[in-house]
Amino acid sequence: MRIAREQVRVRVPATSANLGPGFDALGLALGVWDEVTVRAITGQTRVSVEGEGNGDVPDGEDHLVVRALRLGLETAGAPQAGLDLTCRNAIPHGRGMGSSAAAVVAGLIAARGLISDPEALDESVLLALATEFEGHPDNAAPALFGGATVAWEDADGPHAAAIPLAPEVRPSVLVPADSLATRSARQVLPERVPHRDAARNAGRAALLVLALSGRTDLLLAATEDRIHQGYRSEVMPATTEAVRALREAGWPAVISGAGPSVLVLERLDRDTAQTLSRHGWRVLDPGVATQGAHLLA
Ligand SMILES: Nc1ncnc2c1ncn2[C@@H]1O[C@H](COP(=O)(O)OP(=O)(O)O)[C@@H](O)[C@H]1O
Ligand SMILES: N[C@@H](CCOP(=O)(O)O)C(=O)O
Repeated sequence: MRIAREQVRVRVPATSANLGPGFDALGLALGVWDEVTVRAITGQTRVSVEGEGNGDVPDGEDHLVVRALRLGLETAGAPQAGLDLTCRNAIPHGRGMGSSAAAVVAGLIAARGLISDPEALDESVLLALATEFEGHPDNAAPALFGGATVAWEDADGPHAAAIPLAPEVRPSVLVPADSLATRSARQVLPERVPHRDAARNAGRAALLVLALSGRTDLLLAATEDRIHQGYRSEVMPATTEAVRALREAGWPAVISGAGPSVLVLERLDRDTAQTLSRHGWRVLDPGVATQGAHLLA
């Protein structure tokens, strides 16, 4: 295996994971994109960042895109090289919109684009590597494949399948000013949950697949969760209150990923959006990214 191209450009979408009851399984790609240009060079690795993360993320070998890219090259049996990265980031960090999965997937797709035999990093290898980085497959799957996905793991590794998405499913995302690391929002989760809550979630997750693919009248009932959102309320009280108030008003609102953003699986009306903006939320109408991460010409 050799490095066959000197430069590649990658685009990768934001993702919202869980969608309420589908903890670590369901995910949706959103039309907010990071773009990374990678050049293989002879000197030391350097990274420049425009937009989200500028000044906050490492600018050398520790950068997440670089680490993922190196794992991709290593897995493919390709030689390592110095790397010159230019990142144009639109996905907010630490908000539950899958920025870390996007960075990992960007690095892996860049590695695939650079090498002489891209099939060494086929879809299942990419999903396995991205899941290894993230610890769960629910952001990695829609970041790689676009649209809505259900992901699961077995002895062969992670797998993903597309959920056909009804056109009425038009997400709104409320992004708060403050961030919260996914690691912190996972630390508050219990080791065990009551059987009745697990059973209720299983039913709701199954219902949600139906709702997303056409029975949109069921979205509110189908987005109820008992196994992660309640436990997370202590670390994101404003998010919890926004989800509660929106659901009471009939909107299918959930915590986006590990929070603290809120995902609503319907387009908010203008009055509701304006009220939320006045309360400090950045209200996005990103649309669904039907295409996953890809190389640009
Ligand atoms: N584009 C990126 N480039 C480099 N590092 C990134 C990038 N996106 C995310 N990260 C790293 O991942 C962290 C956020 O990941 P995480 O806590 O999982 O939140 P989320 O994925 O929900 O945004 C950032 O603080 C940063 O360290
Ligand atoms: N299933 C994970 C999803 C984390 O998504 P992120 O976008 O917040 O990284 C969880 O709920 O912890």
